[in-house]
Amino acid sequence: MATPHISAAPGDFAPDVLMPGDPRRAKLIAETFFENPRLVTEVRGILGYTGTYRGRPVSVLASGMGMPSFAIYATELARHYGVKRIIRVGTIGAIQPFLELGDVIAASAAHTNSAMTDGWVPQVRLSHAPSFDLLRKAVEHGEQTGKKIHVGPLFTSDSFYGGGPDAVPALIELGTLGIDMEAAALYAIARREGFEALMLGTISDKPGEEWPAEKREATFADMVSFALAALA
Ligand SMILES: O=P(O)(O)O[C@H]1O[C@H](CO)[C@@H](O)[C@H]1O
Ligand SMILES: O=c1cc[nH]c(=O)[nH]1
Repeated sequence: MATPHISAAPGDFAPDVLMPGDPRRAKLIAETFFENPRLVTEVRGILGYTGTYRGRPVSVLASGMGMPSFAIYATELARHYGVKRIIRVGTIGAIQPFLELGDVIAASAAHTNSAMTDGWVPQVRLSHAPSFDLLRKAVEHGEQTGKKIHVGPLFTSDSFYGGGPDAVPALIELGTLGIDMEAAALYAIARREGFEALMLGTISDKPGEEWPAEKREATFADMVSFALAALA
């Protein structure tokens, strides 16, 4: 049965789903990597496709931006469509100076200033961490192909434009690689709903340098190859 936010029929999604924020990146991923992609949902312009990759069923569904939007789609995929593994394929703002535009990151943890999971366990601040198996397979893909992947913590921010005390200097000091807006929700919802999760991202901007929207939409091949290898 369709959900309030997804019009796909039961069985329309594969157990493995890639999730970019941007609906047009979802379309490009399906058209570039999938065999026989078909559109399975487009409620609110949030595009979802299912096809195969090297014969295995796989889907892609956009999430929109921010933890609340991501959490809606990830929860509905798990509860209504039986999804077992989700890899977010996002863009990231680098905060460590050694990172370059286009570098691929796997988030070994996601710090956040969101209150989304406050109160899930009274008096406990939860750690938001990936599936070890998916992370290990992504790293192994880098070792086998020679493609670089940085592994470390991200900061999942509730805002794109700041608006409070600047946390970035202390986050840099603590070894945080970059900033996104959904990874902590992915990891938290995965633990609650019982699916495996990994956050992969491509660096789209760093202080003084940024990609335009078209480049952010289209530059994803390395990141998606890591994601598909982790799901193999
Ligand atoms: O490119 P996506 O996957 O949307 O990811 C990043 O880009 C958006 C902000 O521009 C946020 O969603 C952030 O997490
Ligand atoms: O959340 C994000 C994503 C990309 N770049 C940023 O600066 N922030």
